[in-house]
Order: sequence, then structure tokens, then C-alpha cells
Amino acid sequence: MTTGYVYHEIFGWHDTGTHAGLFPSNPAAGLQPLVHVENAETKRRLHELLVVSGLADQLVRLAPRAATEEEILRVHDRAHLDRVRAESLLPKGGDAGDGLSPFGQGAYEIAALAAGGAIVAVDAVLDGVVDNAYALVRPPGHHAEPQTGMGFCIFGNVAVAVRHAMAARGIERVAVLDWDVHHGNGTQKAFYADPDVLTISLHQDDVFPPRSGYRDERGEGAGLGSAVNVPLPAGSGDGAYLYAMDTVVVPALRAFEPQLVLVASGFDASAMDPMARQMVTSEGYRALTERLLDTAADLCGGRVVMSHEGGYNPSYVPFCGLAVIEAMAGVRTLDDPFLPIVSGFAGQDLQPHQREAVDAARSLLK
Ligand SMILES: O=C(CCC1CCCC1)NO
Ligand SMILES: [Zn+2]
Repeated sequence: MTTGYVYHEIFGWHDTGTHAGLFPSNPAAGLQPLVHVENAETKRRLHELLVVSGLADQLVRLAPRAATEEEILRVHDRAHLDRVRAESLLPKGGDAGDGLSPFGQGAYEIAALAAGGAIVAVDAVLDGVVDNAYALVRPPGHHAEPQTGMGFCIFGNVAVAVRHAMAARGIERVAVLDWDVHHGNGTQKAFYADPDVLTISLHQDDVFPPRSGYRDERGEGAGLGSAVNVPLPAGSGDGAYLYAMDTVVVPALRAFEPQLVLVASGFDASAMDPMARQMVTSEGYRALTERLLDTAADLCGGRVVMSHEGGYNPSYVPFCGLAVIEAMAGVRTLDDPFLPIVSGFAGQDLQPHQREAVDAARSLLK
């Protein structure tokens, strides 16, 4: 398989500041300065592992381009775009819209490059330059809604790429699988009434955004049934995620018959992530990817594009990302040194309450 790879060092220059958004430094309250949890390090280390492992040499490097205003406005309101661009001109930047997502000067251009990076990956797959592609972009996008950024996301990178595939490339049916541990609310909202875009989100139940991603969020109007949510209990590991993949995601994709599949690929469901409480291992992510690629091979010539979202452990995200991109390229390089530890955690296999949660989601499939 030929796999495209989008990355640019400037993604590491997106400045999210020295406080965690939620807890700005406040000496009187005992809050010391803290590098924002969404920082460059984790993505940079994934990129460097791809290079050092030799996998990067087996990928087709794709240069990102900036998404145009027109492309961003297919998803977002003019007011949101203009506000981000205006605050991005300020020496101390601004915030994506929820007060938790600070950005520095120049953030507009970097966020436009992230969305454009997802577009470039889609074009390379649709043009047959590569079979599939991974866009290691930053800032992430899946929480950004049409009117506002949210949860460290400025523009909906995946949503912008979906709209590009449909409006500019004539694709009629697109499926989005979001396996970031947090609900893909932004992507869901962009297409909630659209029967031609299937959004599927696997996420830890009720973590972020608060009270979002419940099973009964299934779409509206003509889009009813085109949103699928699989909230998983805290502690869900490889067994639960693969059961959800096999019994909900794959059947939903087969019923929808997409012409293109995008993945909002976050690694914060991993066993070592600070921002949630799941237990997925690198081999779990590899297996999820292999199942998705097998399904996409049957449905849409294997056309799969992944766009990077969350994932905050700088030691483990690199090995999770390596496993996914190895599966996409059909090669193996370095073993995950953490695997013996995390795969040994009790509860990696499917637990009864996790089976119940997945079965409840499956019962709502149309
Ligand atoms: O990884 C993320 C960011 C989640 C955080 C945003 C504010 C608190 C939790 N979203 O996918
Ligand atoms: Zn996340």
C-alpha cells in the first residue's frame, strides 16, 4: 500500500501558551505556570519516531497548503473565521472561543494549514497518488463547531476536508470515524442534518464536551440516523474498542456504503493518556486500523484519510501513531516497548458492562 503523510514543522509553532487554559498560572492560588496540555511535543515526537523508525522513508510525503476562506466557510460562520483572524493578528493572540483554547499570534495561518493539510490528504487519495493518508496536523479540529472553536480546536479540519471532497471533488457519501477519546461534537454538528455524511464517534462516556455524545444523538431531519455515538465506560480497553468496531462501526459503514472514509484520529484513549481513563494499546489501534482498512477495501477502494486530533502522553502517542501508520502502509518497524506493561493491565478484555454499552448503541443503528 502507498500511504501519504502530511506534516509541517510549523504545526509545532502553534502557541497554546503556558497555562492549561482551564488553570491559568495564579501564584496566590498555588497554580504554577504549566505548559498547555495541547502542546507541540507529542506531535513532534510522533513525527520523529516515524523518521527514526525508517517508516517515514516508506511514506509519500505530502506538503500541506492553507485552506482558503471559501473552504473554511463551507463549515464555519464568517463571524468565527473573522474573529480568529483578528485575534491572531494580536501580539498575545486570543482564544478559539471557549476560553480553554488559547492561541498565539499567527494562529489563523497555522489552523488554516491544518485544515488544508487534511484537504491535501483527501486530494492525494482521490487522485490515486496514494492509497490512504495520515495528516499529522495541529491544532486539532473535531470539537470546533460552525460558530466557535472549542476544546483546543480552531477549525474543523476533518469537516472542512469532508466538505471539500463533496463540493470540489464530487464525492457523494462520506463517513467519518472519530476514535479520539472525546466526543466528536464539532464534526457531528456540521453534518447533523446531512444524510450523505455518516459520523461515528467512539468516546469515553461524558468526558468532553460535557453532556455530549449520548447514544440518542442520532441526527435530525433528513440526517436522522446519520450520526452514531458509542459512549464507552471509563476503563475500556482493546476488547471494548474492538467489540465496538466489529459490532457497530463496521456494520454502520457497510450499510452506508461511503465513497471515502475519514478518521478523526486521536490517541487520548490510550492506556497512558492524562486526559481520559481508557486503556487502548498500540496493538489495539493497529487492529482498529486493520479492520477499518479491510472494510474500506470492500466499500470504497480502501480510500481512508486520517487527520490527527488529541493524544497527550509524549511517550506513548508516538507508538500508537506508529502502529496506525504502519498498518496503513502495510509494514512493521519498531516494537512498542510499553506494550508488555499496558497489555497486561487487568480489564483489557471486553467486560460485561462494556458489552452492554456497545450493544445499546448497536440497537439504535438504522
Ligand atoms: O483532546 C481533546 C481536548 C479535551 C480537553 C478540552 C478541555 C478539557 C478536555 N479533545 O479531543
Ligand atoms: Zn481528545
